[in-house]
Amino acid sequence: MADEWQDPYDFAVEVAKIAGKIIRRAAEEEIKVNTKSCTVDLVTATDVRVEKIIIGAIKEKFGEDTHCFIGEESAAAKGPSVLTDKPTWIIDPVDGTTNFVHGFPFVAVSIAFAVNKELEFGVVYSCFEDKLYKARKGKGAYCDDEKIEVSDIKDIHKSVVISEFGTNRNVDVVTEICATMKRILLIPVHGIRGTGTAATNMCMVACGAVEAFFEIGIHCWDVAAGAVIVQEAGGVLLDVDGGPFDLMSRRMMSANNRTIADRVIKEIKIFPAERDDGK
Ligand SMILES: O=P(O)(O)O[C@H]1[C@H](O)[C@@H](O)[C@H](O)[C@@H](O)[C@@H]1O
Ligand SMILES: [Mg+2]
Repeated sequence: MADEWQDPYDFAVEVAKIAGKIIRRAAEEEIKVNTKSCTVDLVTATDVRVEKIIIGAIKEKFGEDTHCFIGEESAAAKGPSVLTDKPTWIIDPVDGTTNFVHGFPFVAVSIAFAVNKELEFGVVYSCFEDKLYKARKGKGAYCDDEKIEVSDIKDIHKSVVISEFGTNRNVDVVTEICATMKRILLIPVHGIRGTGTAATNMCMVACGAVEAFFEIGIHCWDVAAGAVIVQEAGGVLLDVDGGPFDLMSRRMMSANNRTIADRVIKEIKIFPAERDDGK
């Protein structure tokens, strides 16, 4: 049987690189910043423009009506992001918008593709580093065409963990996040890191630079592409309570193996986050 999704996969790689070039160029000009859910949840004219370009290119290539889209910048206008069985592109045009605004050089284009509610592939282009991460279900994960694998560390004391503070500034939430970070530091782990983009963080797990990355409050477009990349690199993808990963739950734990994941999970205090699909 012909490989039905190879063409969309190749196209996603092509489009991510084009988008990254646009982002790099936009970073040299004046950046127009607006806010979304709160004063620290930033969006720029580039986020909106790049999403339109990506979706426009996909529609032109594969037809207007055959594919569905969940895109960060068009999501609010559409209401809850419901994943159906139809081929669906899940797009974060600029993952790491705060980084982009401040010139902190970790910004990624994240493009994932799901069919029958299952992720088929993910592409993450870290555009200032010029590194392209990609994975297709069952076919391994790659960075710039080199196969990548998670680290084999099982001893939590020899691990590095990534987490992020996110954009929620509710005092109780911030207190819980800080307390969780403190508990993880005191395990002790070698260190806690964060690139400011969930997509890139997941690629750090996938290529063995860190052992785990978890976050509560991320959205499906932040983690959909990374989810395929981590799993295809041999890692595990879970809910922050250790249960099965749910793309719409806004909770995600990715790790090199179950031992590391379970140890970090022990220290996580879960706080509520409204689901992406409104359920
Ligand atoms: O909004 P962008 O930059 O697409 O996504 C980021 C979130 O805003 C931030 O809260 C989160 O910590 C980060 O991991 C995510 O990529
Ligand atoms: Mg994002």
